[in-house]
Amino acid sequence: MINEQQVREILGQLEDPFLHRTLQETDGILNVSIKEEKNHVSVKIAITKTNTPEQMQLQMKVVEKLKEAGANTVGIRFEELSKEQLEKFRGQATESEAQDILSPLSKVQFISIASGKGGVGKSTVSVNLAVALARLGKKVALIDADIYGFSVPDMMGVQEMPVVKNDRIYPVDRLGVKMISMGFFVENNAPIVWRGPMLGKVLDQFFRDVEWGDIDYLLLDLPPGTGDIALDIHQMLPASKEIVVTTPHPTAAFVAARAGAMALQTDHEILGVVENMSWHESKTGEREYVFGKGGGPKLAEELRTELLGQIPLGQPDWNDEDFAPSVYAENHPTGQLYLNIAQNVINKLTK
Ligand SMILES: Nc1ncnc2c1ncn2[C@@H]1O[C@H](COP(=O)(O)OP(=O)(O)OP(=O)(O)O)[C@@H](O)[C@H]1O
Repeated sequence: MINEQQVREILGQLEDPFLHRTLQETDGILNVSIKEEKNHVSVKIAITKTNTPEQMQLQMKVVEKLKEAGANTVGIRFEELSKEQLEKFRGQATESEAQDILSPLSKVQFISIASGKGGVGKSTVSVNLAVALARLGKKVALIDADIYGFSVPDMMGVQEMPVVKNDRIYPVDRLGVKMISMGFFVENNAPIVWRGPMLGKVLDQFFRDVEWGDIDYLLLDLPPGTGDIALDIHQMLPASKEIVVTTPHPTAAFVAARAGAMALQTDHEILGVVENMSWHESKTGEREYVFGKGGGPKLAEELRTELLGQIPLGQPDWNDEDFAPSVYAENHPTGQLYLNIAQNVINKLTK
């Protein structure tokens, strides 16, 4: 007959698969109860991330170890470690853990930018939000993961390729943003690998091989839509906050709601909605609602989140040599709107 003390000792030696610290160190054994007449042990365990393959592996190990020690049957419930507990370990992270942006101990905040369909301005919003966050003094990186069409380098006016040295990829620094496009590393758009487990490996490797340095925010321009590839990418991202971009037409917002639903389904918290192409301002200052009206607020309501901002139609008017075709200058009215959105995002993330 196994007793509670023995169960705690056995489980205490197993590791949280994400933190690589023992369950004893993480205080991850929340509850142990034993039904003596049936020799049944039930335990409640906290780990960094539930509903994952890693949880399954740990589950099998727990059952194996407890049965070896004499339990007849084992019941396990998992829950996630609290934010406070994670924060505590973040303070104790080793240098290599803190630099591994995929480690739960990394301080890097992932922000994914998604849309229900193509052409609504997701990449434009990603680029301008990244630049605005940098203008507000944040250390920002941007990954162009829109594998249907890599547009970020052109939008930012990037001419050069990233440097690869000693198997490390050094991002291009542009307008204060460290930028990498997956398109830099793809020949003929090779779409085959962009599926399922292969995609997971590519993304994982990609995240680890880039020399990010010290960053606060990592923005990801996701593929548009709610198809298989978008879903695959969602599932492979580490804990990420998500911004959904829509145009103001109610039908567009309806399609964007599906992207929001996918974010929630993959456990990504929605940070808010950006409505793009909201209106066209005439020379006399009147607003024309060329693409309809109301989509952004409606979507925000539906996703129970906030409308982070509305961006009107209009081109950035860069005319100097340092040309970034899709980036609004800081003193452009739309540049100011992006600063507001960026401030809004910072406030929400530091709450
Ligand atoms: N507010 C705006 N005013 C005028 N043009 C805009 C605005 N936002 C985006 N555009 C233009 O609309 C086109 C589509 O934008 P963008 O590439 O950002 O969309 P997307 O949603 O990322 O599309 P995809 O995912 O298909 O690449 C681009 O030519 C872009 O310059």
